[in-house]
Amino acid sequence: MLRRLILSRNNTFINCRYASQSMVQTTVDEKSGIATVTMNKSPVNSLNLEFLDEIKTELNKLEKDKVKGMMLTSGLQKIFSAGLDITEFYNPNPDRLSKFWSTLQDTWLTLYKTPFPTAAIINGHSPAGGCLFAMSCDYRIMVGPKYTIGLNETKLGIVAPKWFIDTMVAVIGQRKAEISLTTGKMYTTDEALHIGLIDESVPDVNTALTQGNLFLNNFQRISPWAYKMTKDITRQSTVQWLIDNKQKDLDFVVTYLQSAEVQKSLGLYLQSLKK
Ligand SMILES: CCCCCCCCCCC/C=C/C(=O)SCCNC(=O)CCNC(=O)[C@H](O)C(C)(C)COP(=O)(O)OP(=O)(O)OC[C@H]1O[C@@H](n2cnc3c(N)ncnc32)[C@H](O)[C@@H]1OP(=O)(O)O
Repeated sequence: MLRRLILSRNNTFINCRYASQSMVQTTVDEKSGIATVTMNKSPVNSLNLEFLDEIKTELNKLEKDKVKGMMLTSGLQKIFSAGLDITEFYNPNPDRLSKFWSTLQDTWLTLYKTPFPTAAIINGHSPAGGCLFAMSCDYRIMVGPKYTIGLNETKLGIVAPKWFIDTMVAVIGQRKAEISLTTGKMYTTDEALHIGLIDESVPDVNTALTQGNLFLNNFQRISPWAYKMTKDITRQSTVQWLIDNKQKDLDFVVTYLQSAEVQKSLGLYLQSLKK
């Protein structure tokens, strides 16, 4: 791992951590202590085992470094994240599939429980797992109007796990989540703002980053302990369910994903993507 100081747009030094061939780049503004984590896995930031592992490792590092906040964004032109890498569960190797799913569980727990405030800068399409990661941040700013966001699992012929569903319910409420999930609806930026799936819609990435910094800087005036306790209490039931049911969730998903019916749906969906 290499480190270097670079000068930011507002002339403060940024501590930049990068590794060769890294899929995740992080800069930390030395003045504000706010980190920007950029997902950079071409072509669509699909979340495979290695990518998830890198994201989890990075979040743990930020916690250790006691950053004051984090913005999660994408380095790709028009995609925040295409969600889980479908090739991890189409014709899967069962051992790798287990490893993949438990890494997803752990990465999500790490992101959902961060002791520092987080903002998703959604600068591109954000289906399924991409939407899950955005919803797991404390605040969402989406660059409009061209992109879409939502949990579209039913469109793939699969079912979003309970903790995906609970995360969405926590953001938009039971009724809207039920409609969104059953229909697999992908919302435009305006629609997402209207139902509360995102908090702000902005015209460009620079404005999104400025607004993200503004949101995170609010917490300079809040006790970190009070922040963390409040977040833990608010998110407790969703987090605790997964902690208590990790193995059950894993066993179920591994079996379910390998069933002939699900494999057939996934094959057709992948084919449609290639077209
Ligand atoms: C009772 C309880 C039961 C619980 C059971 C649980 C079961 C498990 C649940 C699993 C939950 C799943 C969550 C997910 O996240 S699934 C992934 C969903 N994602 C999508 O549907 C997105 C699909 N992609 C797109 O819509 C577009 O690609 C996108 C808008 C993101 C970008 O469009 P663009 O035109 O720019 O790019 P292309 O479509 O040409 O794509 C480029 C190449 O990338 C490949 N691709 C795209 N998305 C994925 C993906 N998610 N995984 C793997 N590969 C992907 C695409 O095929 C192209 O490949 P080629 O270049 O080879 O053609």
